Amino acid sequence: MSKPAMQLIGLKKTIGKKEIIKGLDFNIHPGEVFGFLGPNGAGKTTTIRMMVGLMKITEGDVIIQGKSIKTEYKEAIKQVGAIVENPEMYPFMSGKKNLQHFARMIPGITNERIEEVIKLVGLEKAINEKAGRYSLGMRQRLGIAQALLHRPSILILDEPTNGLDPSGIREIRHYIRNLAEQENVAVIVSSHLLSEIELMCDRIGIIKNGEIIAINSVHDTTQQTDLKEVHIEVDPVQEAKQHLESILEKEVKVDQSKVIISVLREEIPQVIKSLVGQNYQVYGVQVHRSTLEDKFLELIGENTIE
Ligand SMILES: Nc1ncnc2c1ncn2[C@@H]1O[C@H](COP(=O)(O)OP(=O)(O)OP(=O)(O)O)[C@@H](O)[C@H]1O
Repeated sequence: MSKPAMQLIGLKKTIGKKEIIKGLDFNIHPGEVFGFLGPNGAGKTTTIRMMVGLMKITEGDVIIQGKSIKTEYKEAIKQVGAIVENPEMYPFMSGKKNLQHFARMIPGITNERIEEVIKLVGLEKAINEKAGRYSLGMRQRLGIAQALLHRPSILILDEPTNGLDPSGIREIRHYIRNLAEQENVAVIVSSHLLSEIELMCDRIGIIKNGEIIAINSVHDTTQQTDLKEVHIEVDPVQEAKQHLESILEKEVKVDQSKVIISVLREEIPQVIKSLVGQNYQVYGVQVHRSTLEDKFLELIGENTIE
């Protein structure tokens, strides 16, 4: 596996007596989109602020391309592009003028690089319009272009989908995936809504109360979402449970007069046939989709995350 673009090592933050971040350890790799997911107040912004040197680290470290943000700040931060608060824009200037303005503050940014970042975020058509006329999604993309000017190897976006409509989210998703794939940039996106980031991420780390409680590869978990939760009203229910456990070779739950199983869609007819074949009385079958969202809610142990 490639050398990590960023490493979090026992990262902690204490404010007053409160331990807000309780020791985070994980790596992010070049070309990967990493989702940092958690309910409001979980500690995402605090972690991101430490990653980019905006907040002092209480204990542990953040290593960016081998350089410590604590002891080699200048070298480390060169590798980072970030939008932590709303991107600063001059509304009366065109998108391009905004980029040129920011480029002047960074040594060595050429006009070619400006054109390149405009293409990377798909703003070619609108780049000469005033930024004040941009939609929220376009403003976000201009912010990303700005963060990419100095060719960072890691891009950190705090809640980039916040407030965007579905088409805005789709566009951001498309350009973020492009960046990771074409430029080999490692991207970290934070969010409190799984549905907004699951399609753009390779892995998702779930944070709750300042701790990582799970890191899932989205590709694996998406396969699991093909599993359906099936509720079957059947009599006698306890015997049916035992029968299903023996054929499915896994535990089957019972809820009053129903058994609840988790199977692939194509397995459902077999299961029903088997029950009927064994003379169980089947009164009804309901199929529920088990989504990653359910899994997320289960993991964070709440019914609602907003
Ligand atoms: N300066 C501070 N002093 C005391 N507590 C703080 C301070 N900053 C943040 N916190 C607390 O730390 C916890 C984590 O906050 P943080 O903003 O990092 O969460 P978050 O996951 O980014 O949530 P959100 O999406 O709401 O910003 C919260 O409980 C918050 O109240």
